[in-house]
Amino acid sequence: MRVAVCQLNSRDDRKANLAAAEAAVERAADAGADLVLLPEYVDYLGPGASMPAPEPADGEVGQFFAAAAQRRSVWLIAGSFHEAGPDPQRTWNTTLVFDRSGTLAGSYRKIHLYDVEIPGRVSYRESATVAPGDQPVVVDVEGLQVGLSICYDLRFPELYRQLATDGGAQLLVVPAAFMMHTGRDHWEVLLRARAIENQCFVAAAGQTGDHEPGRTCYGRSMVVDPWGTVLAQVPDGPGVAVADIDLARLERIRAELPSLANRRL
Ligand SMILES: NC(=O)CCC(=O)C(=O)O
Repeated sequence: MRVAVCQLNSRDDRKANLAAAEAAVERAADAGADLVLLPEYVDYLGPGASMPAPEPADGEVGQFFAAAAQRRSVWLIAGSFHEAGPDPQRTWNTTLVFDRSGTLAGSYRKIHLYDVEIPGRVSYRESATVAPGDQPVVVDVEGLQVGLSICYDLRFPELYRQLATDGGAQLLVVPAAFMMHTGRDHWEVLLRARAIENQCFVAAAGQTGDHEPGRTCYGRSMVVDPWGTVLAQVPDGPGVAVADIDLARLERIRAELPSLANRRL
C-alpha cells in the first residue's frame, strides 16, 4: 500500500482550496498512491467571520472528495472540515474517509481541541467554535488498519496507544495545521515518538505557510516507519510525498523489539 501526504496552503477561498486539494490528489494518484491524506481544515483556513456555513458529511465538501476518490480510484482521507452538529454555536472538526468507489468508509471527530495561549506567539481557543468528538476510530483500508486523529491530538499519546492496542492500528494518520511556533520544535519529535512507542507507521499531512492573519503553519508533512525513520517528507511550501507501507517490516520490528507485548500497565 502506497500512502501519499499532501501539504497545502488553504486560505479563505473554499473554491480555490478545493481545487488545490483536487490537484494534490491527482498528483498523488499519478505517483501511484493507494491512500491519500489531506491536511486539517482543507476546505477553509481563514477568519471565522467569513467561514462558509458548516455542512453535514454528505454536503458539498463531502461530495467533492467522494468524487475525487472515485475519479482516481484511491482511498482518500479528506483532511478535516467543519461538520455541522446539533449545537448551532459549534461545529465538529471532522475527517472523512472515502474508499476507491467514493463511498464513505469512516469518519472521526477531533477529540482534543486546541485551546492554547502562548503570549505574543499563539492565541487560539478552538473549543469556542468546535465541539469535541469522543470516539477513537480505526478504519480497515483493504486489510491495513488505519487509526484516525487530527493535529493537536498528536500531543495525547493515550489516544494513539488505544488506537494501536484496542484498535489494532498499523498506520496512524494525522491531518494537521500545526503552528509554526510549536511545529519547529515539536512536530517531528512527536510524530516519530508516536511511531516508535506504538510500533506503527505514521502519516501526517500539514498545512503550510500563512493563512489568516496571525496563523502560520509549519508544514513538513511526512511518513514515518515503526522504527521512527522518516521515509518521506515534503519540504517548505505545498507538495506531495509518497512512501510504501511495508507490513512485513512492522511485524519484524514488533517481533524483535516487542515493547507493545511487554507492557505491564
Ligand atoms: N490545529 C491544531 O490543532 C494546532 C496544534 C498545534 O499547533 C500544536 O502545537 O499542538
